[in-house]
Amino acid sequence: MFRGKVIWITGASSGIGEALSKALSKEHCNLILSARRENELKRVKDECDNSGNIRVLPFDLANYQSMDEIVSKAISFFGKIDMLINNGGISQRSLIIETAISVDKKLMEIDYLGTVALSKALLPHFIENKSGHFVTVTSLMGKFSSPYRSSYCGAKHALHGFFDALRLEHVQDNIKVTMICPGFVNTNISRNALIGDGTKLNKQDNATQNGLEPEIFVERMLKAIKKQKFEAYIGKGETKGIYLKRFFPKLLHRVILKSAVR
Ligand SMILES: NC(=O)c1ccc[n+]([C@@H]2O[C@H](COP(=O)([O-])OP(=O)(O)OC[C@H]3O[C@@H](n4cnc5c(N)ncnc54)[C@H](O)[C@@H]3O)[C@@H](O)[C@H]2O)c1
Repeated sequence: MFRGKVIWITGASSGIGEALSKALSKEHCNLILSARRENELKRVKDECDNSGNIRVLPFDLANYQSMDEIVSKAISFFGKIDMLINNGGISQRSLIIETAISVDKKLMEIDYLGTVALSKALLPHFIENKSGHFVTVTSLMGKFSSPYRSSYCGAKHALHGFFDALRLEHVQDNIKVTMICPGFVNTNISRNALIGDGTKLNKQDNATQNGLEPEIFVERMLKAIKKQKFEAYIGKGETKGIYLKRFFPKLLHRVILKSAVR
């Protein structure tokens, strides 16, 4: 499925995006790697197989007003894009009462508006080609919520609203949408998470550290993409929350109250 395709990955400089880049580089496809730090993207590229078929395109998802220019650049590398993997993002760890509204805004700008603006800028290309696949990495926190993550849950839930609509509007254009909802994955996500005053948590939390290794997560993610699943929930026991939310929401509420850690 991936052979010969042009696949654009955001958040490729670390964690899930880095593991994904390395796994896909073995699949004989052409890759475009994006995140903010060019040096880190070049490092990932150099550590990939077939690095001749890889381009780096640094940009900041928070600059969501300038996505047309970024998309034109991306298309110019290989003449087309087949798949955009919207993986870049940040998290948050703080109670609502101690979280500045500027933190909610930042999460919405990076996780929601940046991803939506990039996808909207690429959409005409997919429509013209009568083909394209948007893969968006949200979170189990995009399907149900937990304390200390209100801004993150808001932004990730919103992505489901947007991409479910996109999937419905573009069936006739053969455009696919796959939403990937990770549980805990052992990456830098909690270190980079914002606390209430907008500074970084700078600490690895236990749940994240004990989560799936990015390479294992990515294996499962690629299977879900190949099957063109609408949604995939990938993690350990925490994925049970999806079914509790649907069938026993009050039980889920009690479970999360008991188990939520800061
Ligand atoms: N690790 C987990 O437990 C977990 C759980 C659920 C969802 N996720 C999601 O997985 C995705 C990848 O995160 P990760 O776990 O690999 O974390 P990570 O911090 O290791 O990687 C995040 C990536 O996003 C990029 N990024 C952050 N802000 C950006 C910006 N303003 N502009 C451009 N790029 C930016 C970073 O540079 C990095 O490449 C995120 O969307 C995250 O919300 C992770």
